[in-house]
Amino acid sequence: MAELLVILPTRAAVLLLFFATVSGSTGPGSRESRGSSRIPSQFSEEERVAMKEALKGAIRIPTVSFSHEESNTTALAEFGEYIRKAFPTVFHSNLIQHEVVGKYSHLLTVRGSDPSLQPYMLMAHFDVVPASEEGWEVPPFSGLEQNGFIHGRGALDNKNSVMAVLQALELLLIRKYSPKRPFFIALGHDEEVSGTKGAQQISALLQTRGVQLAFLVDEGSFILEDFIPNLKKPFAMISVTEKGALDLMLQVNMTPGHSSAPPKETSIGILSAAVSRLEQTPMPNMFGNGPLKKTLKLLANEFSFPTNIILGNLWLFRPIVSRVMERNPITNALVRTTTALTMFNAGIKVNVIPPLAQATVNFRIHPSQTVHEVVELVQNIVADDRVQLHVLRSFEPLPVSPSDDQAMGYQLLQQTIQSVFPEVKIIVPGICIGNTDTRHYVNLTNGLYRFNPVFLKPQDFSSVHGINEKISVESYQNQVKFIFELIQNADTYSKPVPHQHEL
Ligand SMILES: CCCCCCCC/C=C\CCCCCCCC(=O)N[C@@H](CCCCN)C(=O)O
Ligand SMILES: [Zn+2]
Ligand SMILES: [Zn+2]
Repeated sequence: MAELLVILPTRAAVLLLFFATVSGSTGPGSRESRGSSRIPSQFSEEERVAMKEALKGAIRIPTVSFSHEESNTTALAEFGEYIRKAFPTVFHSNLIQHEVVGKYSHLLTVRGSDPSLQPYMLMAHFDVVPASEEGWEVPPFSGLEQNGFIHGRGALDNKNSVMAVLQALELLLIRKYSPKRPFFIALGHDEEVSGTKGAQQISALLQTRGVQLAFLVDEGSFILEDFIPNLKKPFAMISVTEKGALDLMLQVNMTPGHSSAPPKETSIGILSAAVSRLEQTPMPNMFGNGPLKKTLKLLANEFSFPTNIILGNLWLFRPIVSRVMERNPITNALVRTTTALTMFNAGIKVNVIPPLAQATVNFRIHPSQTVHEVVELVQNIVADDRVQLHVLRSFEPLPVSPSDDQAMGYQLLQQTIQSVFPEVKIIVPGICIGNTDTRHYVNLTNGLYRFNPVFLKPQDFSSVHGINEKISVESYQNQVKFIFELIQNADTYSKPVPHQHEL
């Protein structure tokens, strides 16, 4: 009886439900919440062609970030001109204020008719990592369409998002859409080299204006397919946190001399042994901490026996699961701070004992660790005073954003995934193993979500920063549709009625 009482709604809850239903705002998932003025996400053939052509044009502009000091600034400026021409309605709308920040990044402020609604932000970046033509099926900056795919650097990371956001807004404005909820669009020009000139400046500007965001959505995760053996169904992973990072330079100095009478150890030998120890001694497995437990719990039901039982009972099977996850580089990255030896420089001439050897190691820090803890672990593993450690760059893992049924950003993404991709039945919170510009916005919101509404297979993941990056025309059009729906869903969101747990 007591149990029955718990699930019976209180009078107050019944009243709440009633008013919510008659006023047409029962929560994000309901039909009623959509209101009568909703604009259907249907696009003409002409519009579909225009969409893909606009993306191809964007890919053709080589907006490469080479390093913190060097980027193709001519291309970055050209990109600014390009989006103004490609989306004339957006850039001429009196609902929208457009500002160029940090010389090349773009901030669009979209006015809402109900200023009592807290704004949100859609983010993306249009700089790309370098790409030489070697190994590519088509030149990386050609934007060529072949077999239904648009090829080129930035097709997935992340010109697709820049163009999809602007394209969706353009199409909405053409249909006389006027948002209720204000929002921002932030398009960064230096994400690939840290975002300090773009995203960080935009964030500072918004902070001086006293802006607080309900949530933001950036790149960083996808609808994943074939990432987990025996899980054939695709699942959408909305990343609610992001690993930290540490670039550590290890250096050994020795007195140079003639190679005909070498010392017992050279700077190269000492440094090689140190970095080898680092590679051979993985950072501790942190499985069991952070949002991964929830991810696996939600995924558990999708597996057949015995995997469902194992994943559903991590209190018992944690050691097995954590060991299995270590075996694959991607799942390994989810359970620990990773150690990647990425640069090694030493030696000046074949017959000279090298005075200096330097190596750079890129650590991606698990959300349950700190930069300081990782530096201490490195010192203990290297355990050689001749090896100096220099922190080149570092930042802590990002806070975990809410993914419960009161988390507006998460709920809106979930609702929009369900309506645009009805075949995707599984939606889970996750950890972003790469870094995004979201870290520059932690002072503006606790709702930081990373999600690209695009299907991704392991081979597509390898193309990001690799070769033959591409997106299917259909995927891109669905991405536009997704943003088109998301913007409208944000207008009609109201908090779901909380579950009643006690009378
Ligand atoms: C049990 C679940 C299995 C989940 C598998 C996860 C698969 C991972 C899929 C997608 C992750 C994509 C991450 C893409 C975001 C990366 C963006 C990026 O490249 N950022 C750069 C920023 C560099 C900033 C300068 N330091 C980076 O991280 O290097
Ligand atoms: Zn990116
Ligand atoms: Zn990238």
